[in-house]
Amino acid sequence: MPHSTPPPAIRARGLTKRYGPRPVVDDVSFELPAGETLVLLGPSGCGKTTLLKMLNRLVEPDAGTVEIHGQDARRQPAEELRRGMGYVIQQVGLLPHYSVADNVAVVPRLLGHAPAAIAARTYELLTRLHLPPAEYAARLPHELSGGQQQRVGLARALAADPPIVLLDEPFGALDPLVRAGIRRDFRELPELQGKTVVLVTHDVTEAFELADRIMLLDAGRVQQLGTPRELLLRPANDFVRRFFAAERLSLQLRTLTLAELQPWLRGAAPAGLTALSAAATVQQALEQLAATPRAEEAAGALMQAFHHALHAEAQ
Ligand SMILES: Nc1ncnc2c1ncn2[C@@H]1O[C@H](COP(=O)(O)OP(=O)(O)OP(=O)(O)O)[C@@H](O)[C@H]1O
Repeated sequence: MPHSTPPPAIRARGLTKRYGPRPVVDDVSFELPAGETLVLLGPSGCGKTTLLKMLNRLVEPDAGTVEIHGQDARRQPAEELRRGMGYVIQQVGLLPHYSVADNVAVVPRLLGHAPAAIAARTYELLTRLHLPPAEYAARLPHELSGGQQQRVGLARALAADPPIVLLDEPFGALDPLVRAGIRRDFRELPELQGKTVVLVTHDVTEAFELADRIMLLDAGRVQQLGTPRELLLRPANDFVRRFFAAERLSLQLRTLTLAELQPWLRGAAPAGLTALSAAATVQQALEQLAATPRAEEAAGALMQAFHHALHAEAQ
């Protein structure tokens, strides 16, 4: 039986916004299938936040359209549209006189969810985000650290189980260690599985860890839209190449998998490598190899295969 493919979760066409003579977002189009994570990446002031806010109509475009699950975003009242999209703003934006639990419950209450269901969901989310409710539910935002406030912001965005989640620098203003920890929790959060996510960051490592696809912007224009691997291995222009130059090797190590090195590892499989999962990245393999006997020899063979793979990819 023929059946039509569902529309993408988000479709943006020709989005443009001006605050002065020059557009800060300039003719941006993309389609994001349901369940994918798109990261908006680029230098400060390149228009990431403005683009994100046009998706939930916190900013109205000067030109272009947004469709959410096939529906023109302008046809719905903005408030209604926003309730269907979780949103974490850059400055967290918790209500200062509401407890942690009440902050998390804001949207489900607006939507008229049953109090018992709201309480259960709040409890579950806080627990998962390492904020044990017995200790944290009754606290006020100023009684939390910056990282804890960001976790509450994330719980609030997910509380009503929206199919789309928009996140603006959700791990910003944290030191790198805390940031990496929150990011790990975030990636593994069951509440996020299957959701369509648009995330703004200027952190290249973060983008590579979280994105299915990355949109790299400069001065409001899309420089390249593709998988992390495409941006890294097939940069569309000099801007893209330069943007990743400083971190190229570490990004390549994180991006290539052992499975992809197989043609070059054959016949010379270093000791210990066979025990590693084929899905592991070269970076993960190197970390695990460090603890094995003959680690140096194994790492050498692995790096050789890695360079061959990169060379072949670039051909
Ligand atoms: N309401 C506004 N009025 C005037 N100019 C604005 C407004 N909002 C944003 N801009 C300007 O538009 C440009 C893009 O801003 P935007 O916040 O979208 O960039 P960004 O890439 O998210 O930056 P950052 O990474 O620093 O948060 C900047 O030059 C900014 O100064």
